[in-house]
Amino acid sequence: MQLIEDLETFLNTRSRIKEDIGLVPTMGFLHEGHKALIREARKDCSIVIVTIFINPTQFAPNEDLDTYPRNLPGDLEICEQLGVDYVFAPNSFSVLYPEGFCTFVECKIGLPETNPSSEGAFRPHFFRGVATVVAKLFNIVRPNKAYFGQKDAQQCAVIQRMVIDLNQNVDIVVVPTVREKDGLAMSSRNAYLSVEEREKATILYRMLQKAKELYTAGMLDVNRMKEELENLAAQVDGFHLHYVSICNPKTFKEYENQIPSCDTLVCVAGTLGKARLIDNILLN
Ligand SMILES: Nc1ncnc2c1ncn2[C@@H]1O[C@H](COP(=O)(O)OP(=O)(O)OP(=O)(O)O)[C@@H](O)[C@H]1O
Ligand SMILES: CC(C)(CO)[C@@H](O)C(=O)[O-]
Ligand code: BAL
Repeated sequence: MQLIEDLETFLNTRSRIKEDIGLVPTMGFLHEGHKALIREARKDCSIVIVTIFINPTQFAPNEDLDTYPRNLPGDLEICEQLGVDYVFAPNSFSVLYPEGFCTFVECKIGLPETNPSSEGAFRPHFFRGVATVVAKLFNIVRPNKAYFGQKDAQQCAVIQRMVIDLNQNVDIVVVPTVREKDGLAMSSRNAYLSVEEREKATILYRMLQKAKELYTAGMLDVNRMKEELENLAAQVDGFHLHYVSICNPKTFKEYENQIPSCDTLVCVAGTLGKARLIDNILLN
């Protein structure tokens, strides 16, 4: 496995690769969720490239860019064990954002106009940063396939739309969410949780299970379902619910009245202490 930290070396190396490439973009601090993405890529592709880059353009000034968990030596060990061929981990922000950088990619999926309770609405800067850096990584790496986690459902929808709209020749593979035994979705930011908060963090999964239960019992009223889930969240001291959204998994447009018979995604997000957590479930 080779670690590459600058653009010139990466581009030189890339120009010599003729086999098919699977790309796994990450922000590091790798866990079982990331490992599932890497394993899928390893199964499908001759060459696996993992990128590790904490992308500043997707963080708002009040967010955790400076404190985001990091562990490059640990990440390299995991990549080595999983048979990754190259890790591209730019050693400064300027590798991807040189002075004068001012071109961004903006996708309109799930912006507040169509979904006032979504990641796009709560983190208005976010998908512009994500789409921009992923487009850059696609241009630099030129992968055949790229792997993303279902945990970040709206991110998957944005990237799937972006490759269509910008004619990027990359197959997007969405990998199911990997969970802890008690249902909590694995996430680098789980590292922020205290022991007490960690116990409470199952609330997101419990809300999603409740949604499934209510739907199976015949509840089709969007607002009643939201209310039930919000009531459950309110029982957990210290959990600040940001939203419950019941929407289309591709367009992220919110359903307003009735849950349709297919294409229904329930997304939840909230904070516990310093950790902002998200999760989702497909109802039908
Ligand atoms: N539990 C998980 N199951 C499957 N994929 C995951 C999981 N957690 C993260 N991923 C995916 O791994 C990729 C890299 O994500 P990232 O490095 O931001 O980790 P993260 O755990 O999502 O971090 P954060 O705590 O910032 O949300 C993304 O495509 C993301 O969806
Ligand atoms: C896709 C990504 C690596 C872009 O920075 C990031 O948003 C993530 O880790 O999910
Ligand atoms: N996995 C999403 C990255 C972020 O929240 O910034």
